[in-house]
Parts: sequence; C-alpha cells; structure tokens
Amino acid sequence: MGSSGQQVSWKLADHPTLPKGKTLALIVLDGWGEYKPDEYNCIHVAQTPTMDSLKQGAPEKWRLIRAHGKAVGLPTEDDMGNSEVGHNALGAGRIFAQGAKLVDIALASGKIYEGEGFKYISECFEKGTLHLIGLLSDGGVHSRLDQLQLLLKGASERGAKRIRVHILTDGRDVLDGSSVGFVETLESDLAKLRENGVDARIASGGGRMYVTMDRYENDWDVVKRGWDAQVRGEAPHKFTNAVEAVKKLRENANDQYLPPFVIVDENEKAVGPIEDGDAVVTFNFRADRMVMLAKALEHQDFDKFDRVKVPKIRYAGMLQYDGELKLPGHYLVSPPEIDRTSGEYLVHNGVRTFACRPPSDDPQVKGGLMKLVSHSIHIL
Ligand SMILES: O=C(O)[C@@H](CO)OP(=O)(O)O
Repeated sequence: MGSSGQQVSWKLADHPTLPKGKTLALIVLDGWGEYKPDEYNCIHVAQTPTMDSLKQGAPEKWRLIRAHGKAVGLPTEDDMGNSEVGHNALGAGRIFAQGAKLVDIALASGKIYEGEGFKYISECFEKGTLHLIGLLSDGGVHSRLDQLQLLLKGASERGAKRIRVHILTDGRDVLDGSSVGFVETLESDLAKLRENGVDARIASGGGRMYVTMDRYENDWDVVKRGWDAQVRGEAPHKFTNAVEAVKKLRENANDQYLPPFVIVDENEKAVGPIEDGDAVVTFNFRADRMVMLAKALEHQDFDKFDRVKVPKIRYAGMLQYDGELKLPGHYLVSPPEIDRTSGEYLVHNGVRTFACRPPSDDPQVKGGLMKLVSHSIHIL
C-alpha cells in the first residue's frame, strides 16, 4: 500500500541506459553545490580538479539537482537546505512537505489547536504555566521565530494565562550577533501579551551549542546546563532582562556558545522554572537537536545526568522527533511520513545494496534515503 492507501507495485522497469548487473555508486557530498560563480563562492574559487574532470568529461550526463526550497518540501525558495531535509528528500522520488512546512500549514489553518497534542497541554492552562523551549531565530532549519509568535498568540487566545519562553540563541543558521534583535522582537511581543493580561516573559536562555541543543548523545552536559536553567531556575548568570543578558554575555562568547542564564525578579528569584502542573512545548520542528531534551523531559528511568527535580508536567514536541521511540508521545503536528523510498524499491527488485554512512547521520538517513530494509547491508 502506498501513502494514498492504494495498492502500488514494487516492480521497477529496466533503466533505458544504465546496464544491468553493473555496480552503481551513489555518493552524497555534504555541503557541496553550485551557485553564482563569484569571488564569495568558495567552491568556485577552490581548485577542484576531480569535479571539473567529471563535469567536463561527460557534460551530457552532468545534472544539477536542487537541495533547497520547494524542491525538497520546504515552505519557500528562500529556505536553505540542511542535512535533515536532504536525507529525507533524497531517494523519496516525490516531494514530501517537511517539518517547517507542515507546521506552517497547521498554524495557518488553525488545525494545530484542534490536534491531540495541543488539547493535552492546554489542560494545564487554567492552573499552570506554559513553557516554550526552542531556538530563537528565523533560520528556518530547526525552528522559526514567526511560528513561535503565532504559537504564543494562539495559545494565549486559547486560555494560556502564564507563559514562559526559554530561548536558545542561534548564530549558526543566521548571522552571529543577530540574537539581540530576535530577543528584542520577542520581548516586544511578550509586552503586548502582558498588556492583554497574559503574564508572559522570557525565563531563561543560552547559546544553542552550549545549552540544550546537543545531538546524538554527544555531550549530555549541554542538555544538563539547559535543564538546570529551564527546570530548576539555576544558572551561573542571572539578569532581570533578557536583552541585557544577551548583550552582556556576548562580550565573551558568540551567539552559538552563550552560557546559560536565568531571568530573575527583584528578589533574585528565577521567574520561570518548570513546576508540577505546567505544560512544556519544545517548538523546534527539526528533530535531531531536540531528542536529548525530549528524553530528559519524558523518560521516567532517565539516567544520563541527575535531573535533581522532575516536575510532573504535560509535554508535547512541535513534532514527534523519533518515530521508532515514539518520542515524545504527544506532539502538535504529525511528522512527514516518508514511505516507498528508493532503497525499498531496490530490495524488492532483488538489487543488493551496500550503504556506508557516518553514525551522526543515522537517525535522519534511517527515515529517508536508505530506510533500513532487511536485505541491505548498512555500515556506520
Ligand atoms: O548543525 C546543525 O544542526 C545544522 C545547522 O543548524 O547543520 P546540518 O543541517 O548540516 O546538520
């Protein structure tokens, strides 16, 4: 059965030019591409004899494929590609809407608020606080500021009376230093919510590479630093204002590596630690750098660091980040369901495949390009 529910044949017709029985290599070069041939294009400027000879040796066979924008299921042509969307799109043979686009559609139609995930967290709005944790930028790779803004508006209109945002500054998908402007924009949105009677504030923060957004269980201390600030309200730096915090901490670190900070009131008390009865949403749509926090928030038997305090909360991800682990169990938007990948077709047609990939790409590749199938050999 295909995703439409129709019975679809696995049979592949013979290729018109590729000979049968010969070995074929598919090699993915991360970060390689063609663009305007000017002095700022490092691939154009570099000496690339092998690629040049491949291109010039058989120009009739040379093709360019798009790895960004609508061609890979992103919302607009201005959206840059990235490893997750690339791995999902390669080999699918069709364009699947990716996380960013699925969230846009769900927010625009309002369906996000009708889903099980939102209903689940909104049970806490009457008595508890809604915490939103995620990357604060308009990079569009892991999250987007405009989606956070819509979620803040939508949640407050649907009963959230107390909201705390735990920000992670970017400087990787966007220019270093842009964090200050993003925090100012968020602060002015939160001020408007306060004018309308919603107690909305930034509660904590830190740079994405130093706080929270580690991936593939590389360094649990990164997640712990975030946990201490977000859940326990503890961090080495305390400020009463988030713009001031980011400006001050940037004197010694760039956006990606800002140390963790908490926002405190006039009595030095953290304004927004996560407590029993609260709701938590991680608003990144991209999975890889949210999975570790999702485990810490959701797993009862978590043992990667001492959480000290484990509040009883209702937690939902923007998307479900790991389909195999069903993590998290509650989510606001369903992730893309990528089926019938080229790897599956090859297996069904008796073509043996050998796949070799870096372990770091494992979760993404498993879902897309080479979806693990029983007859292929995968080497990490
Ligand atoms: O480091 C990451 O998380 C992203 C950029 O945000 O890079 P890549 O898509 O190459 O994994």
